[in-house]
Amino acid sequence: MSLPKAELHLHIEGTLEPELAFELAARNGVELPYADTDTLRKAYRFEDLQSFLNLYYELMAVLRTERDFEDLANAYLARAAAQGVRHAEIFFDPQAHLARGVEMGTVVEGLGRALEHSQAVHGVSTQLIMCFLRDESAASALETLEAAKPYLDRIVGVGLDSAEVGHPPAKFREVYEAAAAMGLRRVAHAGEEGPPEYIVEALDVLGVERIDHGLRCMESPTLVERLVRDRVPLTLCPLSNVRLRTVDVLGDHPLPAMLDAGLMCTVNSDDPAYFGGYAGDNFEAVRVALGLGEEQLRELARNSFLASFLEHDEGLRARYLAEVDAYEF
Ligand SMILES: Nc1ncnc2[nH]cnc12
Ligand SMILES: [Zn+2]
Repeated sequence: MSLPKAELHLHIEGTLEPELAFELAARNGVELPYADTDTLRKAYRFEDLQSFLNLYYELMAVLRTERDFEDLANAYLARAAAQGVRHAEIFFDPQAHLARGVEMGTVVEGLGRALEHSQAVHGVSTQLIMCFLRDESAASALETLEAAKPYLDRIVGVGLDSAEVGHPPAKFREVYEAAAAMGLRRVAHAGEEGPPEYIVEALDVLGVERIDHGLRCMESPTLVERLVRDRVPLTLCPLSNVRLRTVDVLGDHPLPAMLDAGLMCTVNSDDPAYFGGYAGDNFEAVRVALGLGEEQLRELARNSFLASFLEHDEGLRARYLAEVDAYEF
């Protein structure tokens, strides 16, 4: 669906399509344990978040040079633009690369090469959000923030991702305090597989401005009341939820109930190469499976721009919002 939208929950490493994975593997002399792209695609059947993360981290082995990260980002931006994405706030996972001997500079400079021309080439404005892996230590997150210091002019904020259960947000209090002191915006995955209490902790202890996923807030009426009152944006990823079995089928997704409750929902793709669709595909899927009407879809698109970190260019935000209002379905 080409409705203009901002994508606020997108892991750039999760945009690695099998074809590009094999191309980069050949270019870098990396052996992949899959015969071809069809065999690899067959591995895209997940039991839960962890079973996906295992493949997600394994395939990152093909990303080695600045050019690899540039090609990855350009491929995503072209696909996103074709699906109505006007603005993308892009997550990356530096620890997963540092652990393989790929330096912070390689990742940020490589992504930066694509991002700096994105508005001109793809018509998509962009920001970068650096995520900490919550199943790594708090000390490692602090080291990662330190390693990012030379690149802070390119990074708008920090996030928290990877295996959620057993890794509550409070573990990262110190690094989020340090990030805030550096002027970075704060978001965190919470309530994807983890309980509503993790959402509360992300707000109270980490001071996040948006919750990534946040699906399980629906188990706590008092939390829903708070999120509605404070207009806390939730970056939902419907196709991801089905593939990772957080919801059984898309028709059971709580998005309509969340909108009815007054929650500030947005729709995003998470790891589109793995979950069967980019941002526009997610909009189209919820339209069909959940029967969302034009005004609900427009509300989701408006929310995406209102929740985006576009404070440095309110004119651009206003232009995007006007495009949403003028869109004809
Ligand atoms: N959906 C997700 N949840 C947690 N960590 C992730 N890393 C990439 N995708 C993720
Ligand atoms: Zn995610």
